[in-house]
Amino acid sequence: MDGSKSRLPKPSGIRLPQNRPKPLTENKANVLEHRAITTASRLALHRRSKSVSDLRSLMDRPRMVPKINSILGTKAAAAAAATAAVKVAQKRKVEKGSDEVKPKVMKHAKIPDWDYKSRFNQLREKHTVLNENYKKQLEKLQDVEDLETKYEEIKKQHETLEQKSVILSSKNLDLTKDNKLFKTQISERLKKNYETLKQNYDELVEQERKNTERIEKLTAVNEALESSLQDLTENHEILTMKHEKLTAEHSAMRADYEKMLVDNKSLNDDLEKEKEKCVQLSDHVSNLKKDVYSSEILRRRLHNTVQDLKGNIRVFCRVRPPISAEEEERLQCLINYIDEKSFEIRKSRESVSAISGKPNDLKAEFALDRVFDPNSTQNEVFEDLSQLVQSALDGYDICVFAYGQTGSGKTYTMQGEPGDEAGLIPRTIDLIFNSIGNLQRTGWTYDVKASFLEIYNENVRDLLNPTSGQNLEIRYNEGKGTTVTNLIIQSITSARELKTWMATAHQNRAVAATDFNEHSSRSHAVTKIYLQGYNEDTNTRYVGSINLVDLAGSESAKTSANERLTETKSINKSLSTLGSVMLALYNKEKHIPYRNSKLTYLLQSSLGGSSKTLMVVNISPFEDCYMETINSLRFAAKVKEVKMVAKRNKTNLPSVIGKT
Ligand SMILES: Nc1ncnc2c1ncn2[C@@H]1O[C@H](COP(=O)(O)OP(=O)(O)OP(=O)(O)O)[C@@H](O)[C@H]1O
Repeated sequence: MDGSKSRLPKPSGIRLPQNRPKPLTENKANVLEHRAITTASRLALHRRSKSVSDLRSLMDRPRMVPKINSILGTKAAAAAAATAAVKVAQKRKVEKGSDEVKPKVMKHAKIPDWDYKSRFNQLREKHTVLNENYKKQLEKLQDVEDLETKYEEIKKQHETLEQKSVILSSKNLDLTKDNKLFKTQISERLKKNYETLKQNYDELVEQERKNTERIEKLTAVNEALESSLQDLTENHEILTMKHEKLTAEHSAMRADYEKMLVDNKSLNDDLEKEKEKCVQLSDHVSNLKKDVYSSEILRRRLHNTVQDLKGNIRVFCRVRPPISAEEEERLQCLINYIDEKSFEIRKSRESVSAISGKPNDLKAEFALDRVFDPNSTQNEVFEDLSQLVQSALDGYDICVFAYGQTGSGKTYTMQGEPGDEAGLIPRTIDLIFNSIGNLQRTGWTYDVKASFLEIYNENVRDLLNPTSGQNLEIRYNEGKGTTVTNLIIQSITSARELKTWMATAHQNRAVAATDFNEHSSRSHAVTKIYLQGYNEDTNTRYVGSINLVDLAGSESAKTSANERLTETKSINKSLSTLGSVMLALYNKEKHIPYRNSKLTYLLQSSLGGSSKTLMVVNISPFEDCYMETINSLRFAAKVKEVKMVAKRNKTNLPSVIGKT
């Protein structure tokens, strides 16, 4: 609805008075109207000149209404007149615009003035006609009045509608604003909803993609599961069959079990009896153990007495065989093995002295503790040492030297080769762990450790840690014996482990040297095994050790090349000091020159009175080695003469392992 107020058209030609009279009742109005018309008629009659048509024309003009009013003298008359005028005007208007038939007034022949009666009748007819017209007009007027009322009502309705329109306009404005706001909000909300929906849509698309992938995977899994289900079904069938078989077996076993229960009962009875016997036997065993222990003590004592009787420094000689066709070609000394301990050695041909012209006496005879000819096996050489290994387990310090010129077989004797050719060191290791196993049965437990070092050019090097660069110093302490600072002393639990460490040491010795054969023949290699035994039953502890020394070649400086002179001097120094020490011990001198070389200082405990020493002097059989052979044998003979009294390191207190 637009804002312009629509107005209803007012009836044209009607001018309503400003102060409208109060509405009259119908009867009163009729009376008044009738009176007005009558008055008007009278007036017309009175003036004579005025006809009804004049009155009509008078009334037709609204401005004449007040005049009529004044004539009538009452407001009611005026109102009636006005109403009549309005009705007339309306009638005229209607007459103008329509073909409505006007009430017909009878036209009469002119009546003479004196004929009042006719005139009266005529007038009465006219009056009757007019009265009818009047009534009709009244009806029409009533209609008009009704129209007015309707107009008022419509106007009121119009105003009400206008007010409503205004309210509605304002509401419309508010609603427009609200609508705009609502539109904006809705738009934003829709936008947000759209974005959310879009996001949801994207997520759903992504979800769908993932779901598709999952479905594909699940389909694959499902297929795999179906196939495994098939397998499982087959397995299940097999298992069911097995289960049935096992159930049958179980039943059979149950029957056996029942039977065994019965047997078990009788066995339990037997067991009780056996237990009683066991207790008796246990007592017997503990008595036997005591006997074994005392026998063990006796055995050890006897064993070591025998060893003492054999001499605490034993010297063996081993002659190596030629090992190649080339060596077979070389001239060999003639060796006459007189018995197990003595032999003669001479050059193959007699030479004549250039000075005296007499034949040189190139024959020499030596008596040592044992002589091994070239056919002797590694096991035969080890046999005697094995007795000393037992002594080491009984708490003695043992020292084994391999002495001899380069190539005479020292390393072969000490290390040997794998298998039957194994030398003294691997055989010693095996024997130690076998003996430990046997001794465990009589209540002994042993703690075994090992160290590996070499002395080269009067420097000590740890073969388990050759690149450490740490200074290894030899220290001697009267109570603890000899120790080497920073030396690795490795704990060992088995023969195999000890051999592995030995191989590592050998490898490290080889890696450090540019020419291993040269290097090994010019350095002393010392393998030391530390043994600590403990018997819990008797609270007895023994601490022993075995030094296994592969000495450098003993050839003299005269036979060495010039460039090797320094090395040879170092070697000679240690070996000649070894000789001096042996001589001093032989002469029972007060001062023994152990400190004159690293080797003798290191082996002080072993060379001194408290150790059992075995020296294997290796000699080459070749004639060109004769002089070196004789020197070695002379040194061996001197050593053999040294007498020592070995002491056992027995203690009931924990001992310090690691002393050298
Ligand atoms: N009794 C033996 N039976 C068989 N072969 C031996 C025997 N003794 C030594 N040999 C062999 O002789 C060679 C030299 O021996 P070996 O290397 O042990 O001498 P070495 O005295 O240790 O020498 P070096 O001082 O240079 O170390 C080696 O090939 C070794 O296998």
